Amino acid sequence: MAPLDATGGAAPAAPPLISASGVAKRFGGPGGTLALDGVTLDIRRGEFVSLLGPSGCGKSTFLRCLAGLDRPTGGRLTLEGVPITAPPAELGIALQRDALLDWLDVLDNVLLPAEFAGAPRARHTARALELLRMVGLGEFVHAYPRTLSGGMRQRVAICRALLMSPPLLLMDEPFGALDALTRDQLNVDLRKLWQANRMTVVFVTHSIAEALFLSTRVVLFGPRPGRPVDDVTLDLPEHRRLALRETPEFGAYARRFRSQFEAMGLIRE
Ligand SMILES: Nc1ncnc2c1ncn2[C@@H]1O[C@H](COP(=O)(O)OP(=O)(O)OP(=O)(O)O)[C@@H](O)[C@H]1O
Repeated sequence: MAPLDATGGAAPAAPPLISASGVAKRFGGPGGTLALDGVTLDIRRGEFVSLLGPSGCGKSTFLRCLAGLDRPTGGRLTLEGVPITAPPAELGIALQRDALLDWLDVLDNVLLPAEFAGAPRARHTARALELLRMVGLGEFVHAYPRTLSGGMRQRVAICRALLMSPPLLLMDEPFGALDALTRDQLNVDLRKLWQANRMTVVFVTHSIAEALFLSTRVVLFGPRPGRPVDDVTLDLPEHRRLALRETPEFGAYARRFRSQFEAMGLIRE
């Protein structure tokens, strides 16, 4: 039931932060590759939404459109009701390649967004150190990227993306290149960071387990041209430990998505 406001009427639902309506993207002009078609999706503030789907279904393309790095060729895509035509001012972004600058130490890499914003670094140093501590890099603040493992580098990239407390964080397979153990650890770290900061996250992944562990909601895209074919708000505990993956509730969600991958012919046994 909708909550009642002070006058006893139904309180209006908060407008979505992101709204996609019939979004399409065709590369290469008429006759070119239709990557997305008919993407209709609202994302509310504070949600952690994973976009799950087969390779080539347009997940990254949709994320790039959200980031203002690419433009839809059809439909309407808005942030706070305004069409996205350029990268939003307050956006955090993390990609599969961490793009750290090798000549800066860990702390300076994390402080880069402050530098770009022309903000005094002293004002952001405490937050940078706190983020690094939260992801277990408190002793590596003066290390250089070349001396770090892939997982450590990716943690630095995530801290950098979060430095300015962006209300929106877009992540495209940020852990795709990592070994399974490191990926588990980063899932735990990212979930903690989300709980502490409550930013809106849109996270692209191929991994059902990763999507379920991290998210408040999972949107499944079908094969190209991609569009949502399932959309589930998860009823899972707020505080998540890796053992959650062994619970019946988690298993039931995982089966739901796996069977849809099977129905798409993407898993054969
Ligand atoms: N710049 C581009 N020019 C032409 N075609 C493109 C371009 N970018 C993506 N595509 C095509 O659009 C489709 C969707 O690609 P996209 O990278 O968005 O998929 P994805 O779901 O993120 O895949 P993956 O999970 O493998 O990264 C693919 O067929 C791809 O070849």
